[in-house]
Amino acid sequence: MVIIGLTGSIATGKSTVSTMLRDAGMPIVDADVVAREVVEPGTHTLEAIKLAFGPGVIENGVLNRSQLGNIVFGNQSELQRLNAIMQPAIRSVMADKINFWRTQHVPVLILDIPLLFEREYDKNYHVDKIIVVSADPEVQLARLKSRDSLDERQAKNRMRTQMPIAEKVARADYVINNNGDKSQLKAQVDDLIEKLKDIAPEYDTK
Ligand SMILES: CC(C)(COP(=O)(O)OP(=O)(O)OC[C@H]1O[C@@H](n2cnc3c(N)ncnc32)[C@H](O)[C@@H]1O)[C@@H](O)C(=O)NCCC(=O)NCCS
Ligand SMILES: Nc1ncnc2c1ncn2[C@@H]1O[C@H](COP(=O)(O)OP(=O)(O)OP(=O)(O)O)[C@@H](O)[C@H]1O
Repeated sequence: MVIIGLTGSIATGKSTVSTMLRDAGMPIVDADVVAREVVEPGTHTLEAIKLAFGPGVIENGVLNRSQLGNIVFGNQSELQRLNAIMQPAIRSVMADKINFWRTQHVPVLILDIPLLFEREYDKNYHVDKIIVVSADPEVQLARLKSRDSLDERQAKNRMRTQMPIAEKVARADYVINNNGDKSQLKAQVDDLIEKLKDIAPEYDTK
């Protein structure tokens, strides 16, 4: 199984690319989805968050994500506190999902991980190649504000918590430039799929 890490910075377009790869028949393990699963009602991770940040971040047993986001993005020590609770849970579920796909003998698996470099998933998991979805910071800021209804300060605080996109691009095997429209993005993803067929020949026959 060829393992491809898909990353970028916040709102550069990873999920949009991973949806296109899924549509092309590739299984995806998405760390943002896992990060939601591990805080579902009744989980011990949610209980630990309640103990650390107070009952105000839970509403009717459900995590109030925007409230917790407002606490941690812009406050480094609170973010570290959240990371210390969540990262072990995310890692363990990610590993289970990767093992599941291994048992299915799929030729290629995409790991969509926003913090691939920051959390050193590239070193701790076997990742054969890395795709970075890049966008200029002003494009990224505009898309982030619009998608998550954030003001300038909230959006910039979120962007600051991640490694600059230029550093990620420097470490990529494949770079997708997402400054253009979605059809330009799709054309690049189609080209990339052709390249992936070279390193995962069995994928071609599926
Ligand atoms: C703080 C939370 C509740 C805010 O939820 P919200 O629905 O607003 O954002 P969402 O989870 O969709 O994340 C959006 C993006 O924010 C960025 N982001 C999320 N968590 C972090 C973090 N700890 N550090 C830096 N960037 C982060 C990522 O680019 C992610 O794609 C949530 O982001 C969270 O639980 N974060 C901790 C889990 C984590 O590390 N997730 C990243 C998986 S590698
Ligand atoms: N080429 C594009 N043109 C216009 N809008 C786009 C383009 N690519 C992505 N978007 C929009 O920008 C926003 C961010 O994209 P997306 O959610 O795919 O980013 P992401 O990198 O997965 O973000 P996150 O790190 O927060 O998970 C979304 O609203 C998406 O629909």
